[in-house]
Amino acid sequence: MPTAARDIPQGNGHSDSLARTVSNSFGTLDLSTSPTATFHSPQSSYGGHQKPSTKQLKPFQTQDVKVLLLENVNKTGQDILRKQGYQVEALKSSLPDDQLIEKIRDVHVIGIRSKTQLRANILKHAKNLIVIGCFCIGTNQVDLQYAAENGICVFNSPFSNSRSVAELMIGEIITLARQLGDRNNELHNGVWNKVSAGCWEVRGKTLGIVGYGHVGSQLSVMAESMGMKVIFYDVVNLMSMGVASPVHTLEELLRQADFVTLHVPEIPETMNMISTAQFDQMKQGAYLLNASRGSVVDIPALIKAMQAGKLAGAALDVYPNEPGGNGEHFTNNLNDFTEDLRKLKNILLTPHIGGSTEEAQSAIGAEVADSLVKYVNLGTTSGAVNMPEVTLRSLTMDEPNHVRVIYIHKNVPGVLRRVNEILGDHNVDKQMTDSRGDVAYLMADISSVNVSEIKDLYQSLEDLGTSLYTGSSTLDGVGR
Ligand SMILES: NC(=O)C1=CN([C@@H]2O[C@H](COP(=O)(O)OP(=O)(O)OC[C@H]3O[C@@H](n4cnc5c(N)ncnc54)[C@H](O)[C@@H]3O)[C@@H](O)[C@H]2O)C=CC1
Ligand SMILES: O=C(O)C(=O)COP(=O)(O)O
Repeated sequence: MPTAARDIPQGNGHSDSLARTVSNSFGTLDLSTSPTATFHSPQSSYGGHQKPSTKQLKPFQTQDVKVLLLENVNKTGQDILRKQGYQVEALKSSLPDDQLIEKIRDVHVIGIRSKTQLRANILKHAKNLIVIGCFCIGTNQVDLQYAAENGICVFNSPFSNSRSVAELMIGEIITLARQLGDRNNELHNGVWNKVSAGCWEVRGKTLGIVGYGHVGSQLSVMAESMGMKVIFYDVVNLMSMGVASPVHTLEELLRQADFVTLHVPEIPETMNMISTAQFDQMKQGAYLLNASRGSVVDIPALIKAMQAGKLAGAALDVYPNEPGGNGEHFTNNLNDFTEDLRKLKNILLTPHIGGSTEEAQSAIGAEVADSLVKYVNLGTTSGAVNMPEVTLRSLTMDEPNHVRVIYIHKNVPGVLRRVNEILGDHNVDKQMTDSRGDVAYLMADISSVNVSEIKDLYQSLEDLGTSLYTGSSTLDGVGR
């Protein structure tokens, strides 16, 4: 594929057809038209990283945009992307690193879920990548900083599966309290075992929620409606739902709760946040539920607490290492404690299905795919998790000779002045810039630009060179 600057189409005919292509291809998005888009990353160095060569995206025809979707991204999302005319390859599983590296070399857009790890060792091969869509809530699987420093925008879906996770937790709380998993297994094996010892109502019991965000707060409301007393612990001060009470420390929560449920993100502070010391602080016969990330619980310590009878039950939906796709085995090959875990009584082991409902997956598919389309076609970063959020009213067919410039750059003094000196040769109709840490994002719509001048514009922006971050992208559009 030719570089951005070289591939600028000449003449009105092409621009007309381009504008129509993009305009007509917006399906679920209410965009009257869109600029043609050219993302482009000038060479520069950042923090010693090997800089990817110039990104080569030329969606003057949206058919040029290559999209790789992994981990069975919902059809709703796939359809939105296909409707744009993008080339979409959708796979049901994640990929081993070597295959991922091969595939990621070419694509402009990648969509993943919680399994695929996009760290610097993978992203450094992604020479054309401009955007990552996490079709899930968590973004811990992506090196967000590295992505930003390389001009790669990252989107997720912040709450579309929260309700599904919270409902699963309600189901599991009752299932654990009544030992339903064991009774169900026994009867499937032909064993009648009618017991009441160690089986409880949940009414009047205390639920301790660790992490009172989207999932935790939904769960709070539902648990109270079942007559549970809810306490929660969060590192930020949050409004209580219903009559739930905040506690000041994790230890306070662990000492009071009959059921402890974890809904924190995977960050350094939450790694193994529940380990031997925390199990010791829990009530005798309490239950632990984890649907956050596998690294949050020290699972060998959990196994010991279960074997010692300290805990009456547990539910795990997430594990430090998870299989790449359906049909793969859940054995000690993945985590060396797996066999011991599988032998425990009253433990619910689910294959990371907290967010796996038709409703959640369809909503996530639509939300993330829409974000990707708006970014690829318009440069809009609203909702991005690693970039400043920048948007402008989109160009319309009524605005001829306009170009949208997207310039992601190192947030250092003087860059904007120099960029505006370059843009100032034209009429800057509207402009927005914002920064997030070391990365700044500029969007400008300039008019009275001849198609033939765009190449020089790119070159001038690229020539700012060393003052830019590794990733610097421009998007320009010509609507005639
Ligand atoms: N099992 C599954 O399928 C799913 C798992 N998840 C996981 O659940 C996590 C939570 O999801 P949401 O509620 O949507 O996230 P959220 O971001 O809305 O809430 C997380 C809460 O945890 C709090 N927190 C952070 N560090 C903490 C700490 N050290 N101690 C106590 N609280 C802390 C935050 O302040 C925030 O209020 C996600 O990050 C994701 O990893 C999310 C959806 C589906
Ligand atoms: O949304 C999340 O963070 C989840 O953990 C769900 O992940 P999944 O889409 O099922 O791989």
